[in-house]
Amino acid sequence: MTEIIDIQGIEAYPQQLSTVLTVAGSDSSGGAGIEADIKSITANGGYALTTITALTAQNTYGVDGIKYTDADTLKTISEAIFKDIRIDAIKTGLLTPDSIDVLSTSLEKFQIKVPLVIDPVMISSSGFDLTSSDILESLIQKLGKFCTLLTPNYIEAQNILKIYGIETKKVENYHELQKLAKLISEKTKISNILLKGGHSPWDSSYVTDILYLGQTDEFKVFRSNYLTIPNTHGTGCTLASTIATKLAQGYSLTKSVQLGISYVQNAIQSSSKVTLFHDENGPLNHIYNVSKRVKSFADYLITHPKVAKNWSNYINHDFVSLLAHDKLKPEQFHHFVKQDFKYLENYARIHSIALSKAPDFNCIYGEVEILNSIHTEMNKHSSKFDKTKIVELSEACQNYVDYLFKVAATGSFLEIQVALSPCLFGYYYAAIPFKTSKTTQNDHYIDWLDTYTSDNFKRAVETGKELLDAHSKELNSEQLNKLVDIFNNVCSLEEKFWDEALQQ
Ligand SMILES: Nc1ncnc2c1ncn2[C@@H]1O[C@H](COP(=O)(O)OP(=O)(O)OP(=O)(O)O)[C@@H](O)[C@H]1O
Ligand SMILES: Cc1ncc(CO)c(N)n1
Repeated sequence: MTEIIDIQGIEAYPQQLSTVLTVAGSDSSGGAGIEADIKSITANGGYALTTITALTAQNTYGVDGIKYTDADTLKTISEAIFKDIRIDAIKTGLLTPDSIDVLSTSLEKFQIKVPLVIDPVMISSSGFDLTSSDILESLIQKLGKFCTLLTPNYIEAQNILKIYGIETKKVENYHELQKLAKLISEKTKISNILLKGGHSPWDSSYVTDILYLGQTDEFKVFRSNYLTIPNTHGTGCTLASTIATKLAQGYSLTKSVQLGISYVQNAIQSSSKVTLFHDENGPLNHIYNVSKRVKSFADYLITHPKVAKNWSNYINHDFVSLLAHDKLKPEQFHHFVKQDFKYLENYARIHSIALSKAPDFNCIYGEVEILNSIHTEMNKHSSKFDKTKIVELSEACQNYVDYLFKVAATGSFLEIQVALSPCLFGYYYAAIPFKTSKTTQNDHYIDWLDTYTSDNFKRAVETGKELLDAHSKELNSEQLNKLVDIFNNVCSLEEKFWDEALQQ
């Protein structure tokens, strides 16, 4: 028997990929080195190429063995890459004398003038020496002139300065770190230095990363919360690769560093245990942002563990199945429609507040379209009850509207959109199961179901999802949590709105 299976629904569009070459060692445990680099470059939307300088037998306890790639193999790899593939940025990690020679020769020979991020890897997070001071010296000498950014941690910074006969005393605050960063820049002649504070000894609540920009003699101090999660194996590799990817994509150095730090923080925050026996030095979750991209942000919210229960109670509410099967009492529907009419009036007001905070004209125009469709929906409702009688807001309606106004008063454009979205998405999801299975003969009920299962409404839901996607890029975990809470609260208010109708 032969079965032909059609593959349908190609949803991907061609994208411009920026290429990033990583010259680094492999970490068999997948958390650091080449493995971390490929994951970080990929998760940040780049195309990763590799030159593997060494194979390490490594896990979260440490490095058990190491085998270096020989010079001939490195040369062949380098030629194969540079004579064929466009390289937009380069990142280096664990380097050997041979790999330093081959890379510097290739950069000269192929006239490569792209951003180069050098992570001067010396020891792994678990303390194993991966590189000697001699190699560090040769790296600075031979690759320094190509280097866009050098990213030492505090210990590597001390070792770099030792090369120049400078002993550093223990730093007590970030001003002293700034001095160190500038000194490294002066001594190495590498203009830009990112002195990483993952291991800053003086502060347990903050991580301070210092970017020194030699050309303008400027400092950018990035401060983030110190995360007590022990999964930080490979943070340095992850950060340098992400910065290289962002540079390849055309971001400024400062912005690339900011995005890199934010990516590392989120990857730590979203990590989980993969080891068998202990909790220390585990890997990051490099793909936390990949799943977000595949799913829409709306689906992220809907399926979030905090939200799932309220969302399910809302969209599976009895109100809709009773309506679809003609078991909803007229007074229940009547109460609902009157209150929903009042709700929509306020819903329009909240959209107008969103409009006033819209970040660009597209959003302003989008809001105008939404306001128009709310008007159409209100007209439909008004044919179903006597509009001449004054309607007071019921308790459920008032609570819901109060909450929306509260979010709108101080919230960002995105926060307001998130607060407004359960109403849009939920009615579609709630009504769609009854599109074809409804048994009601009641014209009002049929009209109600038709409205929320129509192609028009489906398109509005899709547009709403796209709008959330467009405005939810690069959120930190605090912002994300806030949005999840808002979405969750509104799902619960929606549920109560229908509860109240059924109590009539
Ligand atoms: N516990 C943490 N909390 C918050 N951010 C962290 C933490 N650990 C590391 N980071 C972030 O990761 C970046 C790089 O980490 P770190 O300074 O440890 O680099 P590294 O020592 O080169 O890394 P590696 O552990 O891979 O050798 C830091 O600058 C910081 O932004
Ligand atoms: C292969 C390799 N490169 C870099 C690091 C630094 O974390 C590591 N642990 N392993």
